[in-house]
Amino acid sequence: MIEITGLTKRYGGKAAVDGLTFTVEPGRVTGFLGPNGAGKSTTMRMILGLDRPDEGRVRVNGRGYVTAALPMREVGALLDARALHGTRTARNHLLWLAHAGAIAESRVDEVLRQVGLESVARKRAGTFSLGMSQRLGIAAALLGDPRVLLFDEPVNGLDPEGVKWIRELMRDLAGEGRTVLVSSHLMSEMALTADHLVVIGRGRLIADVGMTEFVRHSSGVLVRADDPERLATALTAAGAAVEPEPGGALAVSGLEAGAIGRIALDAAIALSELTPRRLSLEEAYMNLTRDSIEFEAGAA
Ligand SMILES: Nc1ncnc2c1ncn2[C@@H]1O[C@H](COP(=O)(O)OP(=O)(O)OP(=O)(O)O)[C@@H](O)[C@H]1O
Repeated sequence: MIEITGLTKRYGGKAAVDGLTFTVEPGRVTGFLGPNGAGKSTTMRMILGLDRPDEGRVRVNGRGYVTAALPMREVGALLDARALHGTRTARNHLLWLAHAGAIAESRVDEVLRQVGLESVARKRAGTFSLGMSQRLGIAAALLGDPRVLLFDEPVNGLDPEGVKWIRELMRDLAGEGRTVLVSSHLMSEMALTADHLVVIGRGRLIADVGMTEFVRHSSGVLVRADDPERLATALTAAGAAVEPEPGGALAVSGLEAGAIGRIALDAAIALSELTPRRLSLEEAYMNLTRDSIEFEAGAA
């Protein structure tokens, strides 16, 4: 489990991470989403003790990661797949890490097999494609058989087969009861992988929500009524979320069209439109993060 409380990191005068609080539970894949520059990598570096928070704290399995006696057995991480000595072979790179982390050499061949790099184990890592480097980075993360795993944008540069492989690996790792946090700036990637979503923008928490709930909230009903204000009050009282739309319509989520129709009937409000609509997950995510996009293409 990873517990993050009031985490803040400033560079110059600017907060890259701003009062973040959330928990990453074991046994499920948690997608860590946010637009470019949202603060995902900075948060991951602080979880690993590679950056020091200005405020707040991180606890991994109940304690500060930097205080762990054998950190590679506690947490495995893929931050930057290219961050390795290109002149070492894949196997020697992992052997070197195993020695540094007091991990049995036999694990090296096990993880090479697990990530499908056995046949190139004696090739120099510097000659690897990005996809192969990602696999080697994942092998390094798995080396200590840790209970907690962090992957920063692991599918960048992978072909569809590699993407599918990573997705299945993460699901398997979570299925074994491990804590898995994986960052991405694309909702489409997370839709098939994550059980839970933590969404941030400009360093702040935007949503901490189960995937099923996120999907439920991304669908809604468009309603036009002769008395939208009174209908909005009645629907809100029934537990729906109601947002005004341009032209006097209401966007309603949390209630099915049939239930909305009955509430309108009971309140003697005439409806001129009742249209169920379903946003794609990508659209729902864009709506959530619209206000926190740092760099946006100007309108043509
Ligand atoms: N070492 C640093 N020095 C100064 N600013 C930094 C440093 N590291 C990160 N930042 C700034 O902090 C903010 C958050 O960056 P971070 O890399 O954590 O975002 P991210 O969500 O991982 O983005 P991306 O998806 O682009 O990798 C950005 O505005 C970035 O420019």
